[in-house]
Amino acid sequence: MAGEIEITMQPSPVFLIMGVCGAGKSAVAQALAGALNGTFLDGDDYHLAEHVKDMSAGIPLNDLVRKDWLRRVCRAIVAARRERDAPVFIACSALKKSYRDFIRREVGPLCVLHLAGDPELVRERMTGRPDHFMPISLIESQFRDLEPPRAPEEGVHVLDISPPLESVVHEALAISRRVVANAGSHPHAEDRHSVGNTHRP
Ligand SMILES: Nc1ncnc2c1ncn2[C@@H]1O[C@H](COP(=O)(O)OP(=O)(O)OP(=O)(O)O)[C@@H](O)[C@H]1O
Ligand SMILES: O=C(O)[C@H](O)[C@@H](O)[C@H](O)[C@H](O)CO
Repeated sequence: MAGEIEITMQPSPVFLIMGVCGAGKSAVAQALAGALNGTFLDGDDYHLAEHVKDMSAGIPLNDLVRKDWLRRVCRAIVAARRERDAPVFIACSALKKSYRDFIRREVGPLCVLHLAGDPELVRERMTGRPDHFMPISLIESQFRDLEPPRAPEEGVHVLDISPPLESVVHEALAISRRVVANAGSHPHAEDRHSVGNTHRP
């Protein structure tokens, strides 16, 4: 019936914690999800075994492989939001702008937290976690591929990773809390033929 209003709540926000290997994406995303009762997803869980094998052998992923991987990552984000109405924190390198735009097309707007540091620091951090599949030899190609997000790209925040993890998380938390509060306070009212709350990815 014309004139009825459907209140469509904003879907819960998606935080893309991005950056090169060893920048601290998993550690930060996990801490944020824990503090904000969100869902933590690790992009590394969606690589095919053969590509993990390639990376372990020092072979960087190409655009085609990454596109396929990002498709799986996006499916996981959509599924997580369906399962639980809570912010999603995805740790995912998303090095190029086209990769981030692909994710936006699939899941909607993102709050991007770029964990930024220099290759020397990243090397140091990676040396401190020897059991990970990603070899130090791939740092160079990660920086080569990195297109740091900057205006006019939307929803971008850059965090310096040189302070201790607690400080980086503290700063990321302040940003995330604002985004979560903002998302919760802006329901859309749309002209629809039914009344109800819809939570849609
Ligand atoms: N700010 C920090 N200060 C000190 N150590 C940190 C900091 N951030 C992360 N680390 C440590 O650095 C290492 C790399 O972090 P983490 O595995 O979270 O990075 P990542 O970006 O998820 O890496 P990858 O994408 O390669 O899986 C870990 O041992 C982590 O505990
Ligand atoms: O985009 C890429 O090149 C890869 O996905 C890597 O960045 C890994 O996922 C990861 O960061 C492992 O260290």
